[in-house]
Amino acid sequence: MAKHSDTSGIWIVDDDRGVRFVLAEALRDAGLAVREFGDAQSVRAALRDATPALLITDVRMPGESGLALLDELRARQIGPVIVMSAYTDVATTAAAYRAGAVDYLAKPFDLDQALAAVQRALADVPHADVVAEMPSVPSHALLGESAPMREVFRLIGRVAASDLNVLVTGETGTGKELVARALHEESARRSKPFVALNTAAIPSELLESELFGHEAGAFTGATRRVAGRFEQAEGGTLFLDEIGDMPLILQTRLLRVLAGGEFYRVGGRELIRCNVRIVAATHQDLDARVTAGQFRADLKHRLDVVRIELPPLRQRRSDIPLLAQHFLASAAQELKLPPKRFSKAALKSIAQRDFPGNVRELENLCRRLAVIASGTEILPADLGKSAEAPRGDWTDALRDWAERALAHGEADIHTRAREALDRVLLEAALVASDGHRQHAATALGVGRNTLTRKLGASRTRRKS
Ligand SMILES: Nc1ncnc2c1ncn2[C@@H]1O[C@H](COP(=O)(O)OP(=O)(O)OP(=O)(O)O)[C@@H](O)[C@H]1O
Repeated sequence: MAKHSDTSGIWIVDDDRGVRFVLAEALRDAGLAVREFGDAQSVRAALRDATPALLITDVRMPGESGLALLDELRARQIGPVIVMSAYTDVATTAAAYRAGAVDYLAKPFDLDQALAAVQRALADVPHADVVAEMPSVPSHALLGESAPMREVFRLIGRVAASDLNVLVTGETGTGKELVARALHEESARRSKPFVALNTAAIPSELLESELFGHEAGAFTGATRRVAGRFEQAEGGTLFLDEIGDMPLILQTRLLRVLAGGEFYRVGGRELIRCNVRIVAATHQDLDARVTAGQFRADLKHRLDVVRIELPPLRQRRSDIPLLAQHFLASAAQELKLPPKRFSKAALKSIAQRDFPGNVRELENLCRRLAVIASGTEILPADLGKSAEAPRGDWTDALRDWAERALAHGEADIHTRAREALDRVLLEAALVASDGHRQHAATALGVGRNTLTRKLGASRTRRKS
């Protein structure tokens, strides 16, 4: 993004440091790149090797006036320019417009008014010329300042360099995958691949080949040799998400591979040695699953060498403003939308909210706000529109599920949701009518044939 040094953001010129500071902060909060100048001379000096995408200048300053600067910019076809001044007389205003200003802000102005003027002026300016680069926040950065997150950072720092397997636990959407990536990035394996696999999203009959690959002809449809995730991650890190959902038979296979450090592809005879660090994650209580006989204790011991527990967002509310501002700015950048910022009241209200879907839910809320909130400043009323739909009904759970499945790039989301809907309704109706199909069908408002068909379909799929 070096080209930004040529056309470099928004320049603010004012001899009043206070005005400069407040305006610059507001624009930076909105994700814009800003440079500040105390007089026209220093702008002239800067113009030697850069030009502003937008200039906002005061009129009366010690030395040269803002209007003289405006003349120069117009001569060089640099613009647009917004003029601001405490002098609102017709002569000054008219002179500014005559000199080519696109807007005039009478001081004192409120920040929303200034931001709206900036947005208007930027309508034709390429987005990339004004958006602040965010080098300090790579897309996978794990953000947080709260005490629990600092503890997580400390643990990551301590164990990243070792080759120990790590188990990351925490509710859905708390950032388990980001922790896995951070462990990889901070380790000597960072130049090798980081490969993620969501065990719960892959049908159990395909999971083995997904993990270990297969040879041509290993099963119907296997037309060529395919490398599994273990091979893809060679030398690097393999992130196994939702490990608690792994079928027992595959747990046994995985355990053998972890113990021996080698495996066969499905249908293969060649023994393949592997050097992969495993980071596993689960939102379930793995110990409880071991007690219930659903998870192998010996596999748990292998994976759970170091445990990193991610606290839910409600236990680190002080991170919410930071995260929300980050998500709002990156959504605007990614979706090529005009930058927005939160009002203080809106941020406060967000920080008090419960997010059952944790950071992912907060992120989705911010993305929705970036798209649907109408002004440049997000107010508490905007939150109501997009987020305060009464919680606790089943569509919330469905939305959480869909957002999660979409985030993981899962397949056949609609079909799976419909199947789940049918199954739940059918089971509930059959239970309510003591297994009487006709009564269940009537209660659901469907025909008996439909019920029988759906029942059949749901049974067949569950068997597979
Ligand atoms: N501390 C954080 N800083 C920045 N972004 C975060 C943070 N925690 C989570 N996120 C973002 O929230 C979303 C969910 O995070 P992630 O996928 O890592 O959660 P998870 O715990 O693995 O969820 P699941 O259990 O559903 O797989 C991602 O888009 C991620 O980038």
